[in-house]
Amino acid sequence: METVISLAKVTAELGGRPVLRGVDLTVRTGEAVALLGANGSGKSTAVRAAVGQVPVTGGEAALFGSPVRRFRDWARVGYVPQRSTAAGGVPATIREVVTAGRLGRRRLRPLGRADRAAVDRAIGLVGLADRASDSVDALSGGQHQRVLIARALAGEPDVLIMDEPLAGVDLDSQQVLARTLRAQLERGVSVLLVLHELGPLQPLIDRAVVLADGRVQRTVEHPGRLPETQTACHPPTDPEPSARPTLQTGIL
Ligand SMILES: Nc1ncnc2c1ncn2[C@@H]1O[C@H](COP(=O)(O)OP(=O)(O)OP(=O)(O)O)[C@@H](O)[C@H]1O
Repeated sequence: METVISLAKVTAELGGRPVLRGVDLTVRTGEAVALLGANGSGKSTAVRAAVGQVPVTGGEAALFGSPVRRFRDWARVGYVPQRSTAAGGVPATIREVVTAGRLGRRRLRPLGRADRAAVDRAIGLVGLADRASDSVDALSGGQHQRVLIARALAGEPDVLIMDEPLAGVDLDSQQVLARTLRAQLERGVSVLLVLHELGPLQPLIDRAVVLADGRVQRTVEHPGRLPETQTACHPPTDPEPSARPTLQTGIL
């Protein structure tokens, strides 16, 4: 199985402070990996290092076997950053924003029928087909999030990297995302998600990696197959495990 995303002993600093302190993370073809951890533990920085948006001060970040600093095949990567909006101050419809996600695949050709079909498919997958001609300015926060997910899907990438895709998204939309990701995984797409809780995505996750203070605190293989007590995020010696949050339900 090809290694799609690899962080090997990655360190990174922001504002002069160490934020990643030797993070190891591997996502292989067709795997879904969740990055969990408390606020400020370094999850977003880790995924931003994986896509070359944060410089790595030690160790190595690689995509599809190439060091990120030399990686050029960005059409293979669909990235949904945290808490961004699809509206850049310029009025645009949902279809226009999602079409932008197709540009990397298109190269210098004009948009063809296959491109338009991929855009419509992506909009349909996130349940916004009836709103495709609406301005993104008129959308709620959760609907914005869905547009950004559709934009990433439209490029038919080989890996989807999503930073908190469930944030501000209602339960129905979370289920839509779970179904969408399942279909992508079945096609062999790899998925890396930053999450606060696994929620409806739990059955899809092959590996949950918990960060604490810029380090990997623990890794749980197939968290969906474990009873909740075994995925609890507390040391085994903790006298009151039931009072602590778990991977399944807790805010980590
Ligand atoms: N631009 C920045 N300049 C300085 N420090 C930063 C910057 N961005 C993030 N940090 C710090 O880096 C640490 C890790 O931040 P990061 O956003 O990676 O955490 P996170 O685990 O994704 O948190 P959350 O769950 O709140 O999104 C935090 O202490 C944060 O304050």
